[in-house]
Amino acid sequence: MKPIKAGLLGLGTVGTGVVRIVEGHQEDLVMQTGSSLTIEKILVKNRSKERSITVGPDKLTEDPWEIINHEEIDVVVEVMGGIEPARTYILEALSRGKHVVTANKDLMALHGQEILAKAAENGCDVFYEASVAGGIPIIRTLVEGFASDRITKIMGIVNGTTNYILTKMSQEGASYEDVLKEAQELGYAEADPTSDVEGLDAARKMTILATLGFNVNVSLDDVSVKGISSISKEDILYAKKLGYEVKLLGIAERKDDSISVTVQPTMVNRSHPLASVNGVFNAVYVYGEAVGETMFYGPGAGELPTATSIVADLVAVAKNRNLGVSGRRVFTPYKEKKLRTAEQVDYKNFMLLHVEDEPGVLAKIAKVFAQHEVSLESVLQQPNPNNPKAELIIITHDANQASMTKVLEDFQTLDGIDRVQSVYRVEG
Ligand SMILES: NC(=O)C1=CN([C@@H]2O[C@H](COP(=O)(O)OP(=O)(O)OC[C@H]3O[C@@H](n4cnc5c(N)ncnc54)[C@H](OP(=O)(O)O)[C@@H]3O)[C@@H](O)[C@H]2O)C=CC1
Ligand SMILES: N[C@@H](CC=O)C(=O)O
Ligand code: NA
Repeated sequence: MKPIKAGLLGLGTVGTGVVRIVEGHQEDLVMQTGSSLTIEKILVKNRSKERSITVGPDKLTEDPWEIINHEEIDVVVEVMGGIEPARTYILEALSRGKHVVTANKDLMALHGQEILAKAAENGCDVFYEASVAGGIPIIRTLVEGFASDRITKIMGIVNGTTNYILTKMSQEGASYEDVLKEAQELGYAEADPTSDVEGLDAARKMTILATLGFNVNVSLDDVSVKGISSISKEDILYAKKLGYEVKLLGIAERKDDSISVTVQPTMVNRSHPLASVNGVFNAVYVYGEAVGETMFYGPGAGELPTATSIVADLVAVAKNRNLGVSGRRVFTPYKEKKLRTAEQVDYKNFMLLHVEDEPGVLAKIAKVFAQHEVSLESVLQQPNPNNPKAELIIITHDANQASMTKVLEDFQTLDGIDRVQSVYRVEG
């Protein structure tokens, strides 16, 4: 069979892993596809930068058109990141009949439909397994493995950087800033780590998962997002004491054909499998009406795990080309989008209040919950010798979030409440 020739856009953390795996696993790749896989050219910003792998100097280029216009390149692997110029390069490559493999969730979340349409127009494949949960083959699982089922819930720890930070804060009492720096040095964080810690990276990934899982065209604006930057060590300690772990959880749910997608710090009951997903590991929990509970676990970021997904996509491109079925993998979100806003969703809440330690306060608090029809699962007063106020921990039953907003509004002026320290969604 004809060899498959790839051009790489980017030679950073992920690009370097792709080169290593293509070189290291060549024999198996040939056996699986019937074609050898070669990397012809690699686009970088700076050719003279020192690299951790040896690449022939004639392979590196600073000119993207050397790859996009290259007559022999069959597939362009985009691992440079960002929206532009990556979007333009991908669209130009597709219009020249080149297949595309990308790790770019920013781009797929915002412009996925445009890119997939251009691919269909030109009979090309676009694969993006590495864009969600790095080394976990979750996209293939949703599109192929669950094709026979109706998915009702997807819960994901889909950002490695924040899970690494939360794990180190919980297990070692480490400071937020120190661990973020470590995650950046390990190559887990985005070029601008704000998108990791503020939940945007997870929101982009949840946009992709919800679109594929529910067959609905979910857009990034449909996702309600809160990151981890305001989580205190105290919150994490309280969670632990009560049997929970704090995780940045993406939750996509479908109820009566309307969907909601949220990303927020969540207290996960230690008995739930997502609670023990630590460090840079990711996990995606999928509930299907027929199959019930499933969970997929693995490294969510890092050089070789992410590159594994990219090279698996290259194998898919090679197999399709060799079988003459390129561009036939059609995915069209065929269901009408009916959204429930964050306010319309029901879930359990954890609340930590600092209150006056005097008779009648608890009764007033209970009355506010009752007025807004929020029922309580447990109330606990924690002694804290360093705090003159009483610390009250309340866990609600599933509560409508519009009602919870009203409860919080009333608490702002309620006599006896000093402050609401924190509120978290509770799962498991
Ligand atoms: N890191 C990870 O663990 C994961 C990353 N991803 C995604 O993979 C993609 C790549 O990430 P990562 O490898 O970490 O990124 P890096 O920042 O490590 O690497 C980016 C590479 O692209 C090159 N590059 C960037 N912009 C340009 C440009 N305008 N023109 C030419 N070359 C350019 C850089 O060149 P130079 O080397 O000269 O600076 C560098 O080689 C991103 O979309 C990211 O979100 C997905 C899953 C996991
Ligand atoms: N910055 C991302 C990289 C993978 O997508 C993460 O931390 O998960
Ligand atoms: Na993946």
